[in-house]
Amino acid sequence: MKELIADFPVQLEEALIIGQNYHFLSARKTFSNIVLTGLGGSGIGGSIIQNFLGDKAAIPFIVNKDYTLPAFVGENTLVLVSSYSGNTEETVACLQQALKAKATIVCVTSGGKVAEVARKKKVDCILLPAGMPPRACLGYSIVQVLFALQYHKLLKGDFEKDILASIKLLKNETGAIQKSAKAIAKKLNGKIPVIYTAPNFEGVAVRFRQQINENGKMLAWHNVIPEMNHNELVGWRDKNDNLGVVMLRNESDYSRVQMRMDSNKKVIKKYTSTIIEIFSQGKSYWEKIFYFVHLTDWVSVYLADLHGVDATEVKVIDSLKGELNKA
Ligand SMILES: O=P(O)(O)OC[C@H]1O[C@](O)(CO)[C@@H](O)[C@@H]1O
Repeated sequence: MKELIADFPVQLEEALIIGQNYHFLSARKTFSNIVLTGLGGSGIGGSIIQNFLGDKAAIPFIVNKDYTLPAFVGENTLVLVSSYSGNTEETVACLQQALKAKATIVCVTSGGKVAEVARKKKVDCILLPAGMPPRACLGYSIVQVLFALQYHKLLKGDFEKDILASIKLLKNETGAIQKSAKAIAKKLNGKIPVIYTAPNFEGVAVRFRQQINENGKMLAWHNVIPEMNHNELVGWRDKNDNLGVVMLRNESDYSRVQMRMDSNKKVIKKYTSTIIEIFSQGKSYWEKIFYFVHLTDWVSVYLADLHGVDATEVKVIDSLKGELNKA
């Protein structure tokens, strides 16, 4: 897993080449809505893109992590099917429903049933290099979805320029990122991480939580500010040093969100000795996102080391899939 994380900037470079060389089959049209369907490491890119579009979205962008698509999916929907293996049953079921609904479909996968169905039905399918754990391929999947949105004229601005700047940032900061990830992992070792961030960075907080789960084999939770100021904050009432708070912050966060984070810190400090603030680097949204993703991915594998576990294996998920296959 460490090699794959170390190669993340190279993955982003390769992802740009894959997208630039892909020739879309689907006709451009005016869509009423967009649905990205995908689970875990293949769904989280959708959540991050949903955050990115945020208040700029001209039409609804929905992220679906289930066996069924929303009832509104139809001929005027763009359905983005994201499954690295191409065999995740929930995602395959949604691909079938999208076909039935006559939606425009773009698949992003390395093969499996998704690629097979896409080939048969002659729908767009951007193929990724195979043989890696899906969660290690977030760079590939995010970039291909951005290319699909750009092709269908659903994206403003030059995202490729921002991805190139992100690659440069990650390459320049590699040493510093690993050093600070090690220090953060040491502080979180033996604790339950609690991740807080602003709403437009929730995807990256979820990604961090999922990486702590799958790589570190640990539980963690996340919430966003301001929402958690209306409920969860009240739960900070008893001293609990088993909790380690990580705040993912940006100098560009909305000013009142920044004020809330500073005030929240004062409250939480009374109940746990571990509060870690991480400020993003870079100018564009994508630089900030990829900085956080890369840094927190490193934290998750260092946590695995400290926890004495193999970051790559997910035997419990494999055995669950085995059980479901028998049924
Ligand atoms: O990208 P895929 O192959 O659809 O997998 C989605 C998710 O399912 C898992 O393989 C576990 O079932 C995760 O590791 C992964 O993030």
